[in-house]
Amino acid sequence: MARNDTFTGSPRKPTRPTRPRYLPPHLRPQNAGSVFPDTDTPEFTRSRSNRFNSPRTARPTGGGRGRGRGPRIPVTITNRQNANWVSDEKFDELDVTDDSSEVTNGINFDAYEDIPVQATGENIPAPMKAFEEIDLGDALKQNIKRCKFLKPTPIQRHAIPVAVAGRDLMACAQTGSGKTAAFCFPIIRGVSKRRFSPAGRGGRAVACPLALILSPTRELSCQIYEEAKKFAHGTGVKLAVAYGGTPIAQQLRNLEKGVDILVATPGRLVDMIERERLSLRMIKYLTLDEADRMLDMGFEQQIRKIVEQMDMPPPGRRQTMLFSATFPNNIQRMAADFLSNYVFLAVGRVGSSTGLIVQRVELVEDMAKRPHLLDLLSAQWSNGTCTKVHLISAFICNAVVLAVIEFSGKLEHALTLIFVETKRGANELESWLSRKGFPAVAIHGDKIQMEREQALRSFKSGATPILVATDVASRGLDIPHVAHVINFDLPRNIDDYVHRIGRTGRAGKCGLATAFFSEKNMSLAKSLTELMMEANQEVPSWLSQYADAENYSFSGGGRDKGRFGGYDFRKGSPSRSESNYYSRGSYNDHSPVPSIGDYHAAAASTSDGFYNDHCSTSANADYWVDNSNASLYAAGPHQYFNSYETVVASGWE
Ligand SMILES: Nc1ncnc2c1ncn2[C@@H]1O[C@H](COP(=O)(O)OP(=O)(O)OP(=O)(O)O)[C@@H](O)[C@H]1O
Repeated sequence: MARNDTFTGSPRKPTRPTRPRYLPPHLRPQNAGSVFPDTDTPEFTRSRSNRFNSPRTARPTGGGRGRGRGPRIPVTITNRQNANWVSDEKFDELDVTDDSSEVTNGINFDAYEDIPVQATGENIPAPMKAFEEIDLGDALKQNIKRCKFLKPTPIQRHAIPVAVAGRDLMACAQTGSGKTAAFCFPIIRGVSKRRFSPAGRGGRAVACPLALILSPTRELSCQIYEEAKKFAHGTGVKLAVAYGGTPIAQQLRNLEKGVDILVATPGRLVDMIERERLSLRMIKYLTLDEADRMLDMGFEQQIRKIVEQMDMPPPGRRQTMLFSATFPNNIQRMAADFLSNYVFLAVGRVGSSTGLIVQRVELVEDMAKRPHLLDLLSAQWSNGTCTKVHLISAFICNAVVLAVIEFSGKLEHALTLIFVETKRGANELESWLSRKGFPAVAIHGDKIQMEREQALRSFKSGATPILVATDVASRGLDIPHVAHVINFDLPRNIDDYVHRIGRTGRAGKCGLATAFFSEKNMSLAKSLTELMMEANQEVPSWLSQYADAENYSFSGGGRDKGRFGGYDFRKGSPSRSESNYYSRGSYNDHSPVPSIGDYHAAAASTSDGFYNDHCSTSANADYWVDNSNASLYAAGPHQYFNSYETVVASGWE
């Protein structure tokens, strides 16, 4: 069905006659010529020569926060008064989405079996095969069952025993692979065993949680809090969440009721500590989710302040766990300051994307991005990857659409997430899409928190099936049914790209990621090519050419060795190696191990979920080969220069 009929019901101009009809990449015949400009044209040659002259984005400095401090009487809040605390909410009232049931009912978690794992450190506890093997306590085990987590994902299999043994941990695992539960379960178990609480008194009080989980955005903190709450149900463990953009009073009142596990964004946390309403002196468990982000330029100062300059016990007297899908070496080095005798765990390749995501890159000039997007969305529509809810939205505009709902059985709740570079760009694209009949909503750091939450709710529910976002939505958010991530503007570094596309292809599902590559993105050509090759994705020849040109410009710098390696910067030999862990594997491909060099040749395909037969996913092409070669992939401290180009964090929280 044509876009015009679908969304607005109003007559529209036909597609410009000069442009060939758009065919999305996954529908094109294998050797079809590009409908986009030839990269050898003078325009492209000219723009390529200027590609290194573009100004870098200035790094914002960490912002201070206003606070109304008055005299406080420090009093320790305790949970003794809550010793027999029972959750007010019944489990069924908690936000247990049916997504988890889909995961276990419809998704083959066995597909995760062969994912390569690297563990380094001393005396590494053996991985578990089932949740039952570890003493997690009856209530938590019950909750795990209720959430239909029938078996642990690889990161959970390896990280939970390490964490339960009390060891510090630096863990890297691909997006959507279950890291949240991997740190939540041991914390809930540990806290429920330790709960004690010095007596609380009336009046102003200082809350002393036992565990602190820090994350970079408000939305992610809320999500972790909700997830942890489900699993803490009936354990007696009290949780609270603290994040900026909302009045602090209610959050302080919640702290006063007693808190064992606090999930927080750094800014609001510092505010609470400086108001003397919160103390970290009792912290036994510290987790940094999206740890590389938290230690990157935007947050590092604040994190150091929290972890090193307030009253938190030092490494060794607390257990520290760092989690992310990406972990550049320079950040690993920095992170080591926070850890004591830690285990390094890499499940899959550090910084790699999951093979569950089909990645496409389109060469699009900046001026052509909008019409191109419109074509893409229209094609998506006519290909049946729109949502039912989308259709219902469309129906509101146009009664004709109802017929489609009735005869189309394959339409599912597919959502599209579009990333742009700037907040203004997000607003503009949101209104433009809406004007064109595509219901869209935007989220970025300049929106007030209520708007951000509303936008996310509307997107999640499918009421507005397109979300236009800045990087504020790039990390951690677990939104079911995101079938397509479009990088309308590519990010400045490859790690951000990995996190962005990781909003789809989660928990064993397939996803599609389309990137609009323009001349501004030349510096990303090499790392993008490498990433796509590692994930056995089809790399367009023009992109390879740009990547080669980039290599040449950097005097043969070649690949950032180690950038994608599952590599512990301490370079110690793994003390545990499981033969198949160092072999090639992926969530979807159990085929034999290829040799180094032909890793991109083999591709397996699977079809599942949203994209029907187009969802061809491929092997991860891990080629660690063996431990002795690990150093091959070691990066020097400065090789990961891109991390310093990141558009950083002001407004991220
Ligand atoms: N063992 C399990 N069984 C079934 N579902 C699971 C299991 N572990 C996690 N999940 C589900 O998988 C989804 C992704 O998990 P999660 O958000 O923790 O991923 P992540 O690794 O933290 O991703 P990101 O890197 O994007 O932050 C969630 O919906 C979660 O409920």
